[in-house]
Amino acid sequence: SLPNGHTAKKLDIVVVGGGLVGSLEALYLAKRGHRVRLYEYREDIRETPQARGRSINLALSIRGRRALKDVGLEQHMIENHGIPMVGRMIHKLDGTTYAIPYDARTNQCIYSVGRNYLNGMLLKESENYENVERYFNHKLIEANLKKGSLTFTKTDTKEEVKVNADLVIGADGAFSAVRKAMMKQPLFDYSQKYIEHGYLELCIPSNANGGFQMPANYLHIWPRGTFMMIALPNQDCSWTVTLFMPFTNFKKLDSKEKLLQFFEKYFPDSIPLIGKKKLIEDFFSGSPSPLVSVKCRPYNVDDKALIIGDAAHAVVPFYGQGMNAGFEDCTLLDQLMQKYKDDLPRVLEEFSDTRWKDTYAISDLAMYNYVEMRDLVTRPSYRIRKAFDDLIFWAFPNFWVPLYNSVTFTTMPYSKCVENRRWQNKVLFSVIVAFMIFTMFGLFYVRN
Ligand SMILES: Cc1cc2nc3c(=O)[nH]c(=O)nc-3n(C[C@H](O)[C@H](O)[C@H](O)COP(=O)(O)OP(=O)(O)OC[C@H]3O[C@@H](n4cnc5c(N)ncnc54)[C@H](O)[C@@H]3O)c2cc1C
Ligand SMILES: COc1ccc2c(c1)CN(c1nc(C(=O)N(C)c3cc(Cl)c(F)cc3C(=O)O)c(Cl)s1)C2
Repeated sequence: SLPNGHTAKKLDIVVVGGGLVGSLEALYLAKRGHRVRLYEYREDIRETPQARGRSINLALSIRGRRALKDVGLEQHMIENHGIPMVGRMIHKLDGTTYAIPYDARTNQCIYSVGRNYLNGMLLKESENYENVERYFNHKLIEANLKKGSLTFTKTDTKEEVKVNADLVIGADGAFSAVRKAMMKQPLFDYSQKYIEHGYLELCIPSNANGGFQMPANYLHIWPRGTFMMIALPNQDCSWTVTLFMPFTNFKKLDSKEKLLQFFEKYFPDSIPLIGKKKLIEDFFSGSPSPLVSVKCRPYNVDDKALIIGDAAHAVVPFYGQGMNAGFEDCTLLDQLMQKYKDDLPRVLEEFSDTRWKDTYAISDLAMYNYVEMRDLVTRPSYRIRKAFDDLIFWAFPNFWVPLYNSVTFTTMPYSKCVENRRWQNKVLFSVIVAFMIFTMFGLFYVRN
């Protein structure tokens, strides 16, 4: 085998899906010297004009940064593109705002990055490897995973293309065709859940002299109980605003007047920022998109196929971890390939056996947040708990890492983050009970 621990055996790998996770995975595999063919349904996003103001963005945190670092792109993304968000900026109904820092102790932050920019960067980087070939406008329609044989149709000419590979990696998103083929395998567990909320993207444009209209280094939230709005900053000083609301509520807003009344009532401070005309245009030009949560396992078929990213674990976005979790899949897969020298049967089996506990955990955490977060940040109990968490975290930083910090600012396995939280809840509960008993005895003693 080669000095750097790579096997002499070079694999012929097909990655289905050239989105964020598929294009990152292609880089990891290329660095290991394998032959990679990346097939993407859509056209090359670097050639499509960026729809103005529709630059959809995402929160990049430590797990995703670690993967970008492995492929040499972290510094570029952090220094040239990502916008640091040091905390949440909560917008109250009366239009006043207050900030809650992510980590007052060490000033850690997360970054807002443009989805298409990041995807384009990953695809561009793959052009530095002559062992990566990119095929756009190719839709996977048939897969015999046991044999590693795939059939694509070219979306422009409709012709069929047959492809064979030693390994097929499905990074084709929440509605994955590779996962669909996997579902025919015996002992394949699968569940999905559409939540009652949909989401719609709006845009807060930059101001007259091209600057930000709101404090730039924050993730802005308008928590309103059963619905909420969230805004992340873009490089062009605009904001991508995402309104999360039950589909039934969206349906009720079926006229300009009703829409404006709704925003006057619930998001008054956002109207001058978005602009009434743009609000009406953007709101009625699209329709709310659904949000699905997918859990499944195992992620492999023998040593022939593997699914990663949203194809393996689509989560609701209420933790900002979907892409970070998919990027973490790629990091862990690479560590296993290094550990077992690309011996696929062992790599894929251990990936499936170990990864599902963590993806199920983050899926449950995101779903819990969905239920809690819309008003969690406004609830006194949340803020008391957070103050308590931050106090103990400050006092014993290596002993008590609050849940949000461990998920977002450490690479602790998601399942371990949840385990910690359970243990912390027990400790907190017993401290409160002890405190109450102590107070009762104290009062009783004083009275007599
Ligand atoms: C509203 C919202 C907000 C979010 N915010 C965040 C955030 O702040 N932070 C975060 O980390 N994550 C966030 N996410 C999650 C994140 O968008 C996903 O986790 C991430 O895009 C998953 O990447 P992926 O490559 O696995 O799948 P996708 O990005 O869906 O890419 C799949 C690719 O496969 C292609 N494809 C699909 N089917 C086929 C086929 N049959 N043949 C060929 N190609 C195919 C698609 O064209 C696509 O390019 C958010 C998601 C939503 C919906
Ligand atoms: C582009 O569309 C979207 C949609 C949702 C999200 C993101 C981008 C990015 N998101 C992040 N969430 C956390 C987090 O840990 N929690 C608990 C939060 C959860 C919610 Cl729902 C929220 F509104 C704030 C926080 C917060 O803490 O700021 C981060 Cl840290 S980043 C959610």
